[in-house]
Amino acid sequence: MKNVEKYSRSYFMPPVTSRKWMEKEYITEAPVWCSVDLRDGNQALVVPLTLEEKLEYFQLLVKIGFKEIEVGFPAASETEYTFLRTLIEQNLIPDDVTIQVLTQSRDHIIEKTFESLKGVNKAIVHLYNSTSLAQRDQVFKKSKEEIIDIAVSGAKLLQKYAAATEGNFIFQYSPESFTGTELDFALEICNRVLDVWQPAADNKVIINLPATVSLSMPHVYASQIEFMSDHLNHRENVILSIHPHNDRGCGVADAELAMLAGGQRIEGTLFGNGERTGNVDIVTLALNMFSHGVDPQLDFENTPEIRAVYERLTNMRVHERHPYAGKLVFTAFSGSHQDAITKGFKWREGKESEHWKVPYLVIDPMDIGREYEGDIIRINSQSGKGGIGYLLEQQYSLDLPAQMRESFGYNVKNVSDHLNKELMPHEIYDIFIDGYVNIKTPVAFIDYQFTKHDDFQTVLTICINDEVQEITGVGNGRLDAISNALQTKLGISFTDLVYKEHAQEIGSKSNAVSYIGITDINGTVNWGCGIDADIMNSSVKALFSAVNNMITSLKLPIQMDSSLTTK
Ligand SMILES: CC(=O)SCCNC(=O)CCNC(=O)[C@H](O)C(C)(C)COP(=O)(O)OP(=O)(O)OC[C@H]1O[C@@H](n2cnc3c(N)ncnc32)[C@H](O)[C@@H]1OP(=O)(O)O
Ligand SMILES: CC(C)C(=O)C(=O)O
Ligand SMILES: [Mg+2]
Repeated sequence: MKNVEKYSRSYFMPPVTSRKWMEKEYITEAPVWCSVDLRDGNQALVVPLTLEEKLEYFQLLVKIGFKEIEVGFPAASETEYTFLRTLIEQNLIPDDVTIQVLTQSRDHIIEKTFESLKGVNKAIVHLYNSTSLAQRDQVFKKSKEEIIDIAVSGAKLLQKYAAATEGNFIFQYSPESFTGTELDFALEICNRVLDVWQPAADNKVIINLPATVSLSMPHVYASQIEFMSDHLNHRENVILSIHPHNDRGCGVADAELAMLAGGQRIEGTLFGNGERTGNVDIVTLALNMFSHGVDPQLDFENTPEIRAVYERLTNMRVHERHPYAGKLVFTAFSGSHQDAITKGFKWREGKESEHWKVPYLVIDPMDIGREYEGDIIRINSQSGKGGIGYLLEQQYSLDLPAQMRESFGYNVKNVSDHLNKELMPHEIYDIFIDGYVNIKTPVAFIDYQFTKHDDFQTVLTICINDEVQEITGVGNGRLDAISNALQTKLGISFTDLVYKEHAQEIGSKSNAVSYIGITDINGTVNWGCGIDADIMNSSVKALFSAVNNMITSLKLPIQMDSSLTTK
């Protein structure tokens, strides 16, 4: 590409790296989750949330189970200020939830922040200033020591205003733009703030290391976090927090590796909303843990509802391919995937206590409020017999014989291919009913009678071209007698009867369903299905359907035997 020479890596590796995080295989327990939806998400919306919308969003976050929620930057705007006051004055903050507010390191802003917190029971006050080389040079035009002064003076101001305000306050410091900061400097500024705050076991402090702009691959961020975790003063009394953004599409990977590297707390948003490409997506992070059998301590058992509220309030859309929450992420269109999933479901029957291992489905969609119907198997021209058969079975209680599934599968595929569209379950059902069930042309079944001596003898009443006829046949069984009557009297021939039957329960109705396959003179199997309250009738109707399909596909002239009697 043109202009590539314009760019170079602008992050810093730690002076020493131990990469202990590489030895760890997975995350063993949930971090402390802090939602920053109401700040980061809100400040990045085209139209920021109204007071009422913020209240509804706050309640959603509480319901999901967040115990720490950043409610905004109260000194920044009237809405944010009023929102915080409303939460406090209307007593809307549950006892087990700590709210968090953000402030720059400036006296009047800190003062206003504490003013907005009056009457709060407990709050995290989050102080930040930018520390990166780029911001020091271009924005603040200050030396390292002057930047440290901003942080240290802010840290002292937090102590001063906290002492003068009733309530319990937890302090948090972020070296904003950490990922563009030399690591020894990031460490120094955090330690200088910690030395002011003197954290203790009963007064822990949060150090938050944001990937304000993500600049490196995730393993670099992990090494940066590990370096800080290993070298921070008062480490045992510091809660190490991480705050990834998604500029390189690595927000989740950054967070996961950073947790292995010592991160104990995550700041992020639902569905990764937030500035530019967004913050780290907490839904994905939490459900990634869940898929490893680790309880994320957040309730995403109804993701469709959470997604709906989120979309309505933010006016943003959760992408169809979004992990776990996207509309299409559990859906298999392609034949081999559908086949494997349906076999996986069958395999699990009776083994529900075993760990989830269904191919292609990372977790059981039902666990997060998704539905099998309409969510998992959808049919288009890429689909195969497995998925199509599965849909008929699940939604219409029609369990086709394996060979018939194949033939019907190709039939459905062709229809979808020619229409160039997805087929809904009811359309697939209609194709099945129209093509295979109780087919009456050219030969309609009307009635039968049997007598049994050594063999079965039948007198079969049929109708061809509006003419009702009686024909007779003999066979080992009833169906055999009917089959022989049709072949000898209509001048057609077929072999190898494939037969299957089952009961069909739909609502309060119960029917018998029979499937019959007959092989014609070219070796092709022709299929038919009969559905009737009576099992013998369903078998006979299935045979007539198969025979009719064979006559139609071979364009056979029906030769009436001279011995036919007209009724
Ligand atoms: C990565 C993040 O998400 S950071 C958080 C971003 N969120 C927000 O900024 C919330 C919305 N912000 C606002 O509404 C406004 O910025 C306010 C009300 C907070 C402050 O507004 P203003 O006083 O008009 O100033 P503004 O934000 O432009 O600040 C610029 C000045 O503050 C200084 N400054 C910026 N950030 C900080 C900081 N964290 N600590 C101390 N000083 C800071 C700048 O160096 C600049 O100084 P200068 O006047 O000497 O040039
Ligand atoms: C305020 C800080 C923590 C922030 O949001 C960021 O750096 O992304
Ligand atoms: Mg941020």
